[in-house]
Amino acid sequence: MKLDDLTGIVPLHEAFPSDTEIAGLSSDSRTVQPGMLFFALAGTKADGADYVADAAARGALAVVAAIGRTNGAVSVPVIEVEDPRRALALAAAKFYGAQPDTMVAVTGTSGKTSVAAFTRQIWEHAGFAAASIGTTGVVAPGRNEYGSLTTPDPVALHKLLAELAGAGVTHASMEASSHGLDQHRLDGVRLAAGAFTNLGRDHMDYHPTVEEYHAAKMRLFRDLLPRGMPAIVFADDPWSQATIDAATVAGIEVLTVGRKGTFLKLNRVEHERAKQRAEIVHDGEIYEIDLPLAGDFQIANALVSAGLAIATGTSAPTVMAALEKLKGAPGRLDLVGVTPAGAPVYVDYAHKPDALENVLASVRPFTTGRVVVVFGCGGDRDRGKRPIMGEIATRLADVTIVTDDNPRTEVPAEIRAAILAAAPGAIEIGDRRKAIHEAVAMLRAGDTLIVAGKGHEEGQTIGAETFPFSDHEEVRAALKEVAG
Ligand SMILES: CC(=O)N[C@H]1[C@@H](OP(=O)(O)OP(=O)(O)OC[C@H]2O[C@@H](n3ccc(=O)[nH]c3=O)[C@H](O)[C@@H]2O)O[C@H](CO)[C@@H](O)[C@@H]1O[C@H](C)C(=O)N[C@@H](C)C(=O)N[C@H](CCC(=O)O)C(=O)O
Ligand SMILES: Nc1ncnc2c1ncn2[C@@H]1O[C@H](COP(=O)(O)OP(=O)(O)OP(=O)(O)O)[C@@H](O)[C@H]1O
Ligand SMILES: N[C@H](CCC[C@H](N)C(=O)O)C(=O)O
Ligand SMILES: [Mg+2]
Repeated sequence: MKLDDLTGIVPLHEAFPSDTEIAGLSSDSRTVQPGMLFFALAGTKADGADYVADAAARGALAVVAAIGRTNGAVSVPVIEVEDPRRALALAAAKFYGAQPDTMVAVTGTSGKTSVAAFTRQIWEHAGFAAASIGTTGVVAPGRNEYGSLTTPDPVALHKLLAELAGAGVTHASMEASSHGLDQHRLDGVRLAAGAFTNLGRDHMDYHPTVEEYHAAKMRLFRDLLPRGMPAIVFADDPWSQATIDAATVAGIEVLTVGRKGTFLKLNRVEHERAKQRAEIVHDGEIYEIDLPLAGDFQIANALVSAGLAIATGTSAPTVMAALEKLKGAPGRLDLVGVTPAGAPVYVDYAHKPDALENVLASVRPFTTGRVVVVFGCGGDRDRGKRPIMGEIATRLADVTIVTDDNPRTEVPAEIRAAILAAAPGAIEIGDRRKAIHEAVAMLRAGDTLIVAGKGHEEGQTIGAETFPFSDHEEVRAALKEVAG
């Protein structure tokens, strides 16, 4: 790509002719190669401006930085822009070029991974080559890769989108995390629709207030989705109205789904253990759907996904038929097995208050005995949620076992103590393996066990090290033990 292909994003600099070739883009000096543009970004831990010399030493062509940021003394030309993060995202979109034709993004505190996965499955059912991108990685025809960030950084994201488009993928759904939105990671994505699931307490270590957290999510409608495009909004959340208002002000076409929804109206739900029957009205037609998933919240996720698919052109009858075939995203109320007495054991990714509340409430209707929960809270993350989750667990479960979940650099016992302070009667078993084994061993007929917090994760991070660990594997091993 030539420098003048970035007109309007990165201004031309007198040091360069407009046909100067750019070898690539990077915001991490450690990955700079000769001829690349280095974007100096101010971050939470470091400031890219401090790594300009490193980038220059590795052959950076020029540095793109915020106005006045680099303070001279730089051996390569500095191109100043208002907002380097946004410039990086738009430049990455230009540099890599192709994107799947129909792209949608979903935001919300909970349900993003599930909605991204369901939307992909609906499109697959309709016969499209479809992909999903998010917390559990990238899934596309012939491709299933574990990911690290929910919303990848712009360079990785646009490289991926170009690869997907090149491989013939026409439809892609992605998660828009609040970090991703706040850091302009998706600013260059050409979106055909957006969606909102719900808002609860999350990432309070990053966003100063819940209003600012909501505002970060609203960037999806305010700044990213072109005017007049559709936003699917789950209508039954306390933050639904504020979301509808924000999207309406931004000139977005708001389509609501849920009991209070008008685009897809949920009339009635009947629960069974592993499935639920829903009556949904769309455009005057009534559809009776057997959703093969447990949990009230999965109805919400299915409706949001169905809304996205219909709003981007898939016919309603095709979408409704696809709902009957949905598979849960890995580690989302995932039934791993049952004990010899018939007690089911689920692995679930609930690691925030609302998610824990939802998952515990949703197994209660089919639990005739006790609801048992094993969970912990991550270290180096929002400390405020610990007692809140302790309270929720002891209120909604009959047996609460507090254990470790990625203590990272914190003292694990202190994290557990913060949960236990609001969890009278809870049992403390720090070692997660032991906690899972003891929980499975105590199950009787009619009980349900939820192992919450890690879902699809495959490691336990203690200090700076991540040890292989899988809730699925531990549950399977424990079930084998009791089967004996
Ligand atoms: C807090 C946060 O979101 N951090 C993300 C952010 O980093 P940052 O900009 O704050 O980076 P920084 O470490 O302060 O460094 C500043 C700049 O100096 C550069 N640098 C640094 C060192 C060096 O030697 N040379 C150099 O150039 C860095 O590359 C960076 O550009 O931008 C980076 C590139 O996009 C991300 O990798 C990084 O994610 C970290 C690893 C992270 O843990 N993020 C989590 C919290 C996150 O984003 N989570 C969300 C939501 C999860 C969910 O709820 O689903 C997600 O989307 O995954
Ligand atoms: N619509 C929903 N409402 C409330 N809770 C939900 C909903 N969907 C999922 N959950 C709960 O949240 C957990 C995470 O779900 P999912 O991975 O789909 O959400 P997410 O928004 O991608 O979360 P994260 O930001 O952690 O990646 C699930 O395991 C379940 O406990
Ligand atoms: N994307 C989230 C995942 C948290 C999962 C939980 N297992 C934990 O470690 O707190 C984060 O990194 O904050
Ligand atoms: Mg996710």
